[in-house]
Amino acid sequence: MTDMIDIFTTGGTIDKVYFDALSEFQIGPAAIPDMLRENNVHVPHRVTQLMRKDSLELDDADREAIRAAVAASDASRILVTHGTDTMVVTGRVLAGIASKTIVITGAMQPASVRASDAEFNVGFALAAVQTLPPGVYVAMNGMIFDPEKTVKDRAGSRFVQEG
Ligand SMILES: NC(=O)C[C@H](N)C(=O)O
Repeated sequence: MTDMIDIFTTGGTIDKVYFDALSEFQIGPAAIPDMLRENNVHVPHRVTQLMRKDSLELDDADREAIRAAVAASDASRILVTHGTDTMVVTGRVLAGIASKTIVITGAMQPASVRASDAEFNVGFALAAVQTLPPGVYVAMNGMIFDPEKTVKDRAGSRFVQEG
């Protein structure tokens, strides 16, 4: 239960912050370090920001870079924060990395806004990564999904298991 958790951040809405002068949201520094500190989380972990991209902009090379970072980690428990639109695609690319529990999470609303699901999802994913057996999982909105059989339901702001 006290294994080191390697956390990789890739961007997505969870890390978006509002730039008033630009009247738009852009991806800022990873939200997770402040979140864990403010919530008094003392689970051994380290955070690496791999990229700052909306997941709609991630290409094959980005996904290979995420896979390489996860595969190279000496930790057996890996948490990836990621945009929701393509987290199942990245989940499929991460399949087959042996002996690691890999949990991907994100948020429908930026961690920087009040009515965000970010803290709930990160807390849930942190529990999932410490308890699930090796494999790749999407942990969102209180549910664990198999990326191979899951789609994002945009209209419903949720993930849905297929089949
Ligand atoms: N909620 C989100 O994260 C959606 C965003 N377009 C992304 O996939 O990066």
